[in-house]
Amino acid sequence: MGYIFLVACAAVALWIAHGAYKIFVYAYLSPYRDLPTPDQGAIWKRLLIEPDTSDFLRWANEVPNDGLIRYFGILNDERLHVTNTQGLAQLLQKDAYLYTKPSAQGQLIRVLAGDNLVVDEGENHKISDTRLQPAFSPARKPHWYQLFSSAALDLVQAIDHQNTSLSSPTTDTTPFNLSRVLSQMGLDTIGKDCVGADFDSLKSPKDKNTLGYLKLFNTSADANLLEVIMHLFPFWLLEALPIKALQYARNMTGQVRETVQEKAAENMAAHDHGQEKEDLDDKNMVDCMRRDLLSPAQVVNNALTMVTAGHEEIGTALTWVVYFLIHHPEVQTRLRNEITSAPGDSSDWKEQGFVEDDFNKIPYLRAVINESLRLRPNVPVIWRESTSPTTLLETSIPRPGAVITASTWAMNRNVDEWGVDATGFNPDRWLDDANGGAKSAFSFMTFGQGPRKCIGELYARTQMECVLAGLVDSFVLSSAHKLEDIVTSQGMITVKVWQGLRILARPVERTV
Ligand code: HEM
Repeated sequence: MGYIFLVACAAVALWIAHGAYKIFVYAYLSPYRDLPTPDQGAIWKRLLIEPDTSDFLRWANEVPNDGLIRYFGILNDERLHVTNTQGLAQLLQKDAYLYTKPSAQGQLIRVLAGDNLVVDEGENHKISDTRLQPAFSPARKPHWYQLFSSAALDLVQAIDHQNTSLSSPTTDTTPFNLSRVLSQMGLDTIGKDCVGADFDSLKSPKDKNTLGYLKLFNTSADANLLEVIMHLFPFWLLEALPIKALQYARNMTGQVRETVQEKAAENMAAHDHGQEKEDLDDKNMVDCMRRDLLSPAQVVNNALTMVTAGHEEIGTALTWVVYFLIHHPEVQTRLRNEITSAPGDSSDWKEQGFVEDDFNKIPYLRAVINESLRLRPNVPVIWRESTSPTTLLETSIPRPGAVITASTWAMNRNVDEWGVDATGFNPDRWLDDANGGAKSAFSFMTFGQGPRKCIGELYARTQMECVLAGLVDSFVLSSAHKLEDIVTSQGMITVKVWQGLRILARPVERTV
């Protein structure tokens, strides 16, 4: 007993000594001590608070630097932060495979989807990427326009239904949580496109399986805490502890995983029996993956990853576009006018569906989407960890394990890249210039860059076009909150409207 007590005391003493060294001494001995370092205030702040997007933006503007600064994250963890496009090009493109995603980043993703493209590294990543790319090929666009037009119609009908069933006698609309409805629509759509499964969550929103799954992605204090905990502790320890939120995440994902697994198995069995679908329009993502070169587990894990990203990212990104439209009613009116007066048949979309050419005639729609994606990148920070000694922007990184961050939020608002109105919402900047007037491809960071750039960008943009056109063509959107009460929630992984965006959708009156 006495011996165990002594060992425990020694372990605690060592832990305290290590903590004290890390807090009071290490900063002065670190190989990065000569890099510009922002003033982060009192020591307790560095221990308890993870810097967020507003800190990165302030530092980029206020701390003189040559593209790299050093700062301290929660528990005084030392990090390097890239602030210019040259640094981003080196980190994410030229030397992309010298870095991995920090293991903490991958933990939550593994809980939700197992090993998959997001957490594959090095050669494994290159191989998986090539095998999954066909599922996101531009050749699938005609099929996507059909699928997303019908998603837009389902959404409009769900909102109409909500308005007529819930509205009070004095008003013709009822406030509803748009973020929730958009995630339901996103889940139904990606379910169909990925594995041919209809989750039907828009029409049956009370189904326990999908409801619980969708709730996993809501903003809440618990979810934010879980993100921080997962960042701090090794996964094996978290697995061993009865952490409720983690068990809930695993259970709820398990139910959606079963559907994905079952449908993927049906697809694979049909393929094994020579029933390969001839027509590209009939193929779903799983049919398009190079299944002959992927194990069944890889197919299922990646399909589940696409289902997760496909509903969560799109729901969040579309929520932000509507957020800007309710803050800028003049932009909303102009967008509606441009949609209704566009030459061609886009006004028939409810019968015919949208085709790509409809959107070539509404450049303002793409401009609004781009501007919203610029100012509210879903993923506010990109995280990497060095794997071997290297050099970044002439700074030597002598050891593996250096954590490096890049803020998509700050780069997308960088005055040197975007001009003096960098923080303002100005869709017009995209009308004359496909790059929005920015100087470099690395100025727009919403989908990342380099070989790990978002594989779903085209899918996301195509769906956003159809759904936004359908929504704005059908409803005048306004906020159910006071505008100043809408809160931006910044987790370590995503930026969302806290508790979802509650809006009013008044049907557009048309004079015949
Ligand atoms: C507006 C919507 C979206 C945004 C803003 C977004 C953003 C991002 C970003 C910033 C990354 C790079 C992260 C990094 O470098 O660490 C990424 C990667 C990824 N995204 Fe998206 N995404 C969106 C939609 C989607 C969709 C719809 C899918 C799938 C259906 C998807 C699947 C993925 C996957 C699998 C990766 C990992 C790629 C790799 O590591 O090679 N995303 N996304």
